[in-house]
Order: sequence, then C-alpha cells, then structure tokens
Amino acid sequence: MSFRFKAVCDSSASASGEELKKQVVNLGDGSEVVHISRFLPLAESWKWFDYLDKEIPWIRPTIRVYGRSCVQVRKALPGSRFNSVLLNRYKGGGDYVSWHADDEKLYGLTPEIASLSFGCEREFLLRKKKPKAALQGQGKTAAEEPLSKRLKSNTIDQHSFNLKHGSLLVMRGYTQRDWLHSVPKRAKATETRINLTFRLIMQ
Ligand SMILES: O=C(O)CCC(=O)C(=O)O
Ligand SMILES: [Fe+2]
Repeated sequence: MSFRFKAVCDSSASASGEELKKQVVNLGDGSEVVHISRFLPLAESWKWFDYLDKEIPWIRPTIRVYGRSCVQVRKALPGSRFNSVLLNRYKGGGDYVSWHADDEKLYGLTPEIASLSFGCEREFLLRKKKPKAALQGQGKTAAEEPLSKRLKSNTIDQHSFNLKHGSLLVMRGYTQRDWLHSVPKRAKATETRINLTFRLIMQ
C-alpha cells in the first residue's frame, strides 16, 4: 500500500506535465493550509476509492468517532514524516465530522496533517478558536499572552475549501492549536467520500 501510494504521487507530478495548482493560505500567527485540488490523477483516485471502499473493514465503533477506523501503518511512506493514517468514510451527506482540532499531545505542538480525498466532493471548514480555547492548549491564561496577540487581528477567522476527488489538503504550523475544523452535513452530497489523513505520532 505504501509503495503504491508513493508511486501515484510521483506520477501525478510528472505525467500530467502541468503545474500543480497549489493554494497556500496563511492563517496568521504561524498557521498555514496548503490545498492542491488535483493532487492525484482522477483515474488513479478512483482506483484508490474502489480499493478502500471494498477492502477496508469500515466500522462505526462509537457515536463519537462516527464512521471512522484507525489503521497503524508501519514503515509506510519511506522518507516521509508520517507514520500513521486515519481513514474516514462518509456514506452520504448525513455523515459529518463536527468542529474539532487534532491537538492531542501525541501529535506534538505543530503537527503536519496531510488529508487526501476520494469520491464525493465535500466542504471542509476552518474556524479560529476563541482566544481562551487557543490559550488553554498552551496552558496559558489570557494575561500571560502579549498585548499584541490579544489585540484583534485583521486576518479572516473562517475559511472554506471544497475537497475534490484526488485533492490534498495539508494543515501545518499552529493550525491545530489555534483553529478548529469540520466537515459539515450536506444534503446534496449523496455519494460516498473516503478521506485519509496522514499524521506523525511522536514516539
Ligand atoms: O474528512 C476530512 O476531510 C477531515 C477529517 C478529520 O478532520 C479527521 O479525521 O480528524
Ligand atoms: Fe481532524
């Protein structure tokens, strides 16, 4: 699986011969999102979708982690900074992931999370945490934060990305500390979407 994944990435960059349309969104204060809507070729992406849809024993373990299973990948993606992948399957527009941050300690302070999407296009939202919530993640109180940080910043505090079949979205820097993300319900999204999020778990 890991070898095939790498091969697919390489061929998408060279075989198409066209520049990857890369959108880099600076969220401010050291947080950043990179979005490449045609990261993998469409046909290759459908192969991945079919493989994952059929071969993964999709389960719904509890209501809190609705439709999600976790697979530990060892020695995967040689040379990369990821050692685990989480798989999400959204059967239709009624399946969603509510507002959260992947800010668990096991990912470190500035985790890089790379998300590949297959199948039905869905909206991905980012919303700035309320200042108190962002500070809690660092064990600080508002008073401990420099005045410059407490003044209202003029950056936009909500972003939306349409995650297409074969797209890649990378969250990095302080995005998990300072921002929340979600995939909301969408009545019009009738088809299945599968999403892989690659992460580095600190040993
Ligand atoms: O499905 C997605 O694009 C996001 C999933 C997600 O946020 C997660 O697995 O933590
Ligand atoms: Fe997440």
